Amino acid sequence: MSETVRQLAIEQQVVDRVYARLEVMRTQARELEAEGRDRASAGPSTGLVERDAMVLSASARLSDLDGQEEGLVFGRLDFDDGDTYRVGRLGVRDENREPLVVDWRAPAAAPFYRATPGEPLGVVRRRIITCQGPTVVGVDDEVLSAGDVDGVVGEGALLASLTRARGLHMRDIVSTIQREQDEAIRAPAHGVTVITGGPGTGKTQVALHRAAYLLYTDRGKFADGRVLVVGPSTVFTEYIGRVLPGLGEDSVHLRAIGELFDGVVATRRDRAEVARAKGDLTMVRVLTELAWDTPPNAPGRLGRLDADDLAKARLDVRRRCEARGIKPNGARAEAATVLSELLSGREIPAAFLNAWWPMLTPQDVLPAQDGQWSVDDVPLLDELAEILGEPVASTPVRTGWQVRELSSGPRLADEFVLSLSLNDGWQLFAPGLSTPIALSGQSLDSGNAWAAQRWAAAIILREGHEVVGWTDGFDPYGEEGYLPELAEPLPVAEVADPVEDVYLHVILDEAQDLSPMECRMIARRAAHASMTIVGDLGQATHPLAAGSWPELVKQLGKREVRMLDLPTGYRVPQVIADFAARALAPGIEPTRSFRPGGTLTIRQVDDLRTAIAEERGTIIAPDAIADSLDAVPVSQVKGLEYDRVVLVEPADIVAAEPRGMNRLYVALTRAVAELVILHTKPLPEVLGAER
Ligand SMILES: Nc1ncnc2c1ncn2[C@@H]1O[C@H](COP(=O)(O)OP(=O)(O)OP(=O)(O)O)[C@@H](O)[C@H]1O
Repeated sequence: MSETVRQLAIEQQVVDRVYARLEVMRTQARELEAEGRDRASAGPSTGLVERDAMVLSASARLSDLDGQEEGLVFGRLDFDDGDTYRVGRLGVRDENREPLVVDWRAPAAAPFYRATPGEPLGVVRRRIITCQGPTVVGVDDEVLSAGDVDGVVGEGALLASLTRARGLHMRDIVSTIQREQDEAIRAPAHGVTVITGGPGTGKTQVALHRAAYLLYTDRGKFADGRVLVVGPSTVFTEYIGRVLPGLGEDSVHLRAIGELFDGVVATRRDRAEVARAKGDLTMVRVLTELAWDTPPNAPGRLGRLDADDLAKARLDVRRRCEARGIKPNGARAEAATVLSELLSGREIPAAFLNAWWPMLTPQDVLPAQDGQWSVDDVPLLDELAEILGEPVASTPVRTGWQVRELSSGPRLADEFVLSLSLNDGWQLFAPGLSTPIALSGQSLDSGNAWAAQRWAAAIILREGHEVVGWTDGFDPYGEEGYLPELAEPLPVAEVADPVEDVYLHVILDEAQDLSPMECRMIARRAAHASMTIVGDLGQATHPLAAGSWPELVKQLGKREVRMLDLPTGYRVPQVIADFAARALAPGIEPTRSFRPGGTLTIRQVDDLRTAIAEERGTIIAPDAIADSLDAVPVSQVKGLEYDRVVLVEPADIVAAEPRGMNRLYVALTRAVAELVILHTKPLPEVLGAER
């Protein structure tokens, strides 16, 4: 038996034990679930004890991971003191609570990523175990000490991982995380961590693994969607979306920037000059004006007040409200007061107020153009929500007599009360309402209280309460009435928790591209959050992108920063990276590439369409011609990668926007193996220049 086969068999034994243990945990979880249900139906729930809950959730996650072809166990560490343990996607213990597998996020697993021959941290051998489902298919060892270790096999696991076939989605790198990546993943949660690095240095991978790590280290704090990951586009979030479930994490919110405002999903970007205008902070002022402006279709006359008078009145309402911090959607009462003052105390009809001072949504103020909001509109909608304030429930339209009766303020019933009105017969009030929920009219004899109580009890029963007796009391207007005694006390109305987008950690990918308005939108969601900011200034394409990290961090409303840099590229082969670096903005260090091989071909052609027809791979073209060439628009490829890239007409990419050169740099750094450049026009000068 060869050494490799022997070692594979040893690891297979361990993996088999892990899967067997998993089955036991799953059975336990099913039993616990059933027990939990029994307890709940037997009476007041005592809740599951913490251990039970843990088994349940671990089992649920294990079921998720079952489908993972990469396997649960991927590493092994042998220490100089003879200790050995396995590292995996989740921690699993045997029946005696001894660890079978250590969770990759646990402190004990850190040496798996940190140990080097120079600083072995007590590790004599690191082994990477490759599984397909429950089957071990490969082992790969690295010896970290001078001492003799038995059974060393295999080649560089990182290289193997980099050259493995890729699908449409990003795959996690949990078994081959590199030391500096690990340091970024495990950086403390508090404060702001900025992780920089050139294209393909693993920034996105680090961001996603960091989300999983934070949840592991402080699930109590971050669980239930308290971690938000923001990516540049829906294409991108779809591309990376599978990594987190693969790591056992599903409670992280993953959103494209165009999806941050509830109810709108925007994918289209505006042209650079429009994006520049919409991304600028002066928009706050513009939107404030719009929010207070006369709404379209507002009536132009009220009694003797004409359009001019109404416009002045509107300004007056705004002035008074702004002085007291009242937002437009909370200003209707003030509007009624101002108009009433102008009309010598006259009551302002609700119908007029509804039309003249309607409750506005951001979408009312900023309607979609051509039926579609752009990504650049989203921060504006979000800003408008802030400016307009929550809509205040509009007062229902009341009849004349009710308005008179309520002019000293609506009187609300505290509880159910049955009273007699000369006009309406018996009337039944309900808690919290100013008008009766039922009127008997002449159907009940006004002198027959007993019949009235039976009538009222039937209605109250429909409302979900049983009447067991009646006592004397008063209705909301101080008239004498009868109060029902209910079988159980009335439930206290629960104030619904406002669902707020408040996060405790926000991770921003491709953060170099955020405009000041986008920063404000994120800052609102991150007011109480620590942050991880990930990006590369060399790939900044937004016309208003910040020029430095401290500047961006300031725009996000934060100050202290922990800076970490990832120096090594794992995507782009050196030959392509060197060529791409010609388009790199001055002052930014090119990335050193770890990936071997790669080819670069540049071809001047007569006709793009014919040339493309002869190519295979992913065609990336300037936005203006992408559709006609059936190509991916260059504005959509940020963060993505493809094996073979055919890049079309670089000169047009550069010319299309103010930061066209950065856009070109992004496009040049997408290829994992081959880059072909096709052009009919002369190449941009920097690309042609020999260096
Ligand atoms: N430690 C690693 N082991 C294996 N593969 C890795 C490792 N680090 C990065 N990679 C691979 O390198 C590629 C680039 O990673 P990623 O997309 O995270 O880089 P990035 O810095 O976000 O790039 P960009 O700036 O272009 O968005 C991916 O295919 C990723 O899986």
